Amino acid sequence: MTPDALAIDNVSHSFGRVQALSDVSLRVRRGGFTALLGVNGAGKTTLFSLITRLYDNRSGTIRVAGYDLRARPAQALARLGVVFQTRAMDADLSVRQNLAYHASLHGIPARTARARIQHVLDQVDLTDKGHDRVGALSGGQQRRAEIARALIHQPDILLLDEATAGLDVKSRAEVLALTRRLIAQNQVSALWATHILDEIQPDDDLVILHQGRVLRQGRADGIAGRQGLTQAFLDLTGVVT
Ligand SMILES: Nc1ncnc2c1ncn2[C@@H]1O[C@H](COP(=O)(O)OP(=O)(O)OP(=O)(O)O)[C@@H](O)[C@H]1O
Repeated sequence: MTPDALAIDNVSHSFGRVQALSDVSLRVRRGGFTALLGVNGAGKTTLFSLITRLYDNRSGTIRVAGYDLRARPAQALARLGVVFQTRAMDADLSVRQNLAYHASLHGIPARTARARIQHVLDQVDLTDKGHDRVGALSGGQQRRAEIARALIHQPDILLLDEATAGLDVKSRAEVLALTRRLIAQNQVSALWATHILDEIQPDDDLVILHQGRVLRQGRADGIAGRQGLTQAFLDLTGVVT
């Protein structure tokens, strides 16, 4: 059986006395789009920091494409592409220079890298922007360049932490549509962390995280029921985004 793109079981994490995550378990199907919905402080960034090994995971298990993050960190991290909330590209360099740098970090030979760079630029609709300075791109184009960077080593799963933060409505829609298109084309799977209910579609897999706990997990329309997602979210958490 093909392993899930991401399988998290019974993961907890605390910062001193602050319990940021409590016994979190979730799945991202291979080729699936999973929305991780939670208000500020729900624990999304902490979870991403554990998956990317910025923080050491001391309880439970995290598997990326079947590789246990603790037992086989190099293999697990090689299957992971990450789009952080903060910018990961050098604004003074061109998009291509940034991508070449990240390709070399992943040990991709220069010749292979050149073909890959063209491919990922095409994937994110930045075919003609490769020689532009990152700092000269619009906010939405910069986000798409970040996605290209995350795709350069051909990961199984993308983690996107509030990837539309700070973008205008049009750019937000473009970044989300691009991510969904990559999934539809079977290029990758995605865990999409957000606090924006409008970004979730009825047939998405949805995980509702609140105060460090998974409150619900399943298809969004199943969780929404007849009352709709906003009301369901309010009933579950006691807050509205
Ligand atoms: N480095 C830290 N030290 C202490 N507490 C922290 C630290 N990082 C996060 N926390 C706390 O852990 C909890 C989860 O925070 P986290 O940043 O993971 O939530 P989030 O859902 O990503 O929110 P946001 O969208 O604001 O980033 C919060 O109570 C937060 O205050």
